[in-house]
Amino acid sequence: MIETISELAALRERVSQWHREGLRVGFVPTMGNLHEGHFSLVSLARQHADRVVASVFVNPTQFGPNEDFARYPRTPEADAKGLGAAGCDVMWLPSVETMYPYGVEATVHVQVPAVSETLEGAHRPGHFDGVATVVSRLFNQVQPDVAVFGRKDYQQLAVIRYMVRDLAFPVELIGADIVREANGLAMSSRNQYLSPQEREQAAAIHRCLQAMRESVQAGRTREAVEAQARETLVTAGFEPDYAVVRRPDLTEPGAGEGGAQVALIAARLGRTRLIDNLEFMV
Ligand SMILES: Nc1ncnc2c1ncn2[C@@H]1O[C@H](COP(=O)(O)OP(=O)(O)OP(=O)(O)O)[C@@H](O)[C@H]1O
Ligand SMILES: CC(C)(CO)[C@@H](O)C(=O)[O-]
Ligand code: BAL
Repeated sequence: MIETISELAALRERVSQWHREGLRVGFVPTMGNLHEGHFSLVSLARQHADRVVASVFVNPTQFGPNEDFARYPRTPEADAKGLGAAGCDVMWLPSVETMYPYGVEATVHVQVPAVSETLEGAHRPGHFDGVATVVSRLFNQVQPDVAVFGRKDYQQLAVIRYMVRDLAFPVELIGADIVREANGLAMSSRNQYLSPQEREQAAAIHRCLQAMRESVQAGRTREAVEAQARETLVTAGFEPDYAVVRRPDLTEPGAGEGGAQVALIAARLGRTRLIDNLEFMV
């Protein structure tokens, strides 16, 4: 039976009891409106821990003023059911006041400038400050031994890795594979904003990532691959924010460089902004 906890004292009591019993605690942070992608994170956490906590918190500090904070889907009852079925022990459901006791404006910020300013950070100014700020306090609240993040949010995982190392959080990080719909579309809460026709159209992002991988592996220059990808996306009805090839640390690979690389896309389809990526070897 999953337990929903909204008071910090009760969460602390539950987790410290587990730690006293010598149990390893896994943690999956989310913004709720959960789908199979999130549940795969819970399953992975279960493989690495004896007990699993998942948080559901739509974090105001990571949304820009013109973004979808107000309309972001909030479905806590369905989330609790799904988490319970996936093997989660506690759903941590804090209020904004619990998360930000001095208020959102007056909060202590955690910033990770080294990884935050490019790509998503360039298009969503302040986004990763909000993510690092909330994840640092979630780690302090939950005190997990291991935390699982999806590789769909590739740059987010890089930001969290940097923060964990730099601030010496005693948390092991695990990146989970991207879970996709049958047509290749990466699962995402924001897919709910898409019409049935747009859902089909949105699968073009994954096909475009695959084409980018093949072109890089065939020896085309990064610049040519990126230009072609933008053109493909525009032709398919998207407004791309970026379509790029990067090293795993998100720096630009040199001409003809081999090794591990990642193609990343962020693009708007109507009012919906989607991100996806594909890791590959050259
Ligand atoms: N399709 C997926 N496969 C693997 N992990 C995922 C997937 N979708 C989300 N996640 C991971 O779940 C965690 C919580 O993400 P979040 O609640 O923002 O879900 P989301 O579906 O990505 O929502 P959004 O539409 O806001 O991007 C993150 O670590 C994210 O990378
Ligand atoms: C990690 C996270 C839960 C922080 O709000 C969020 O950015 C997300 O859902 O990926
Ligand atoms: N999945 C990352 C959360 C966000 O887009 O704000």
